[in-house]
Amino acid sequence: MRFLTAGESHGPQQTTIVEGVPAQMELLEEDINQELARRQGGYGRGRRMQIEKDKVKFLSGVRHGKTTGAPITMVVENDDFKHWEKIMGTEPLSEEEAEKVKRKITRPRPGHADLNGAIKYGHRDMRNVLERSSARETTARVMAGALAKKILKTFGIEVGGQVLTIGGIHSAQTSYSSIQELQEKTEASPVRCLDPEAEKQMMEAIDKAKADGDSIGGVVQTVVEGLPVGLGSHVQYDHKLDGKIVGAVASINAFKGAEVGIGFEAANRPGSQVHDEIVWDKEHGYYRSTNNLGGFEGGMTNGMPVVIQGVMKPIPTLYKPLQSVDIDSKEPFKASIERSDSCAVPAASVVMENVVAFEVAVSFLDMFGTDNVDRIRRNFEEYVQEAKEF
Ligand SMILES: Cc1cc2nc3c(=O)[nH]c(=O)nc-3n(C[C@H](O)[C@H](O)[C@H](O)COP(=O)(O)O)c2cc1C
Ligand SMILES: C=C(O[C@@H]1CC(C(=O)O)=C[C@@H](OP(=O)(O)O)[C@H]1O)C(=O)O
Repeated sequence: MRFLTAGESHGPQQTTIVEGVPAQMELLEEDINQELARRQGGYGRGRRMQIEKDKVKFLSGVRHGKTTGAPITMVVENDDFKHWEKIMGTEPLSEEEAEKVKRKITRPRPGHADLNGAIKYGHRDMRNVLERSSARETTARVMAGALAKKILKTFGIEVGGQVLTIGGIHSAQTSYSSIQELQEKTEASPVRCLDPEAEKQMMEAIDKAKADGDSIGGVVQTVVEGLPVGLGSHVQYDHKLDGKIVGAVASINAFKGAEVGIGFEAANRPGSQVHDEIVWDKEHGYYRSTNNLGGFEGGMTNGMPVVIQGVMKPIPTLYKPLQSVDIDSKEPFKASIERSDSCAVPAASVVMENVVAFEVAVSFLDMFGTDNVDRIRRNFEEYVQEAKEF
């Protein structure tokens, strides 16, 4: 299974094409819309989210509520496009018209893609970079992820997530009794955090950052439960699922890294306090008494929950201006600002769940087949039994 996204932030729509989705799977637009709505929420977002009401439209690959096996095309309209039709037009403009409508950008924001993209592609108007580097694209990635979540759910695999820190404030309550509890409690929290005291402080920190014209980042966690042993493979570097997940997470806008299980903390402990001991019983088969390694050994799942943390830097567009250089005049200036989010960590935690879900679903289908849901189920169930008795 693979996907491509296309679309500009203020263009007409976001488009995602996913190829390799098994046939005969029940799929409704509502399955995708639920994830899109989750991504739009979260405390700290700017005015753009009041304009957009992200709803998917299926354009191919789904018929009467079921997948056909053909590529699935999904689109979400950008409601903001109506304010940008001229600026984002595709027809050529005279120089005079261009001056009037283009809202040319010549002042790069430190921390955004503006300057690097402009130099690389030769754009004197950095809007040509901004439009595609914008995290509006995460709408398209969430469409693919929501489809992946649906595939995983069909086989009893659940994905959840929580915010661990925002602006240096740590959640002191990160454990939960079931993934359903994690899903329900984080859904009820404006910052997707399990700790009510930390939630309050995080919201205050977001308010303060906004009042100061600043922005803040944080750390988010994604968990996947119900996985079989052996997704991914040790036999080739690019089959290692933990590596693919870390790469995918680091590709989310503003994400600067990802860790698996206890991650960087493993450097501080002796091996005896890192590696998860192996046990077996008739009911569960093989499992581990701890899960420090976050469900991975040798690039393969070991049957324990997959646990990944991702770190998001503070948002680059600041109302408190940072020093930069105008690419036309070469004069220094202090950036003047358009609207922006002051913290998108809660929204980004939803994006990360979906990005992880996609990588896991690809490995799942690689292992059990991609054509037909019922055949995949037979392969999966037979293998789960085999692994238990192994
Ligand atoms: C959900 C989400 C919302 C974001 N909102 C903004 C925003 O409003 N303003 C901004 O400058 N950056 C925002 N970003 C971050 C930028 O898109 C990102 O920093 C930029 O594309 C440069 O890429 P890099 O930070 O990965 O190097 C957001 C990121 C995410 C995941
Ligand atoms: C549109 C979304 O996020 C956007 C991501 C973003 C950026 O620079 O990454 C900048 C802002 O866009 P605008 O300049 O239109 O206000 C955010 O609103 C979205 O998440 O759907």
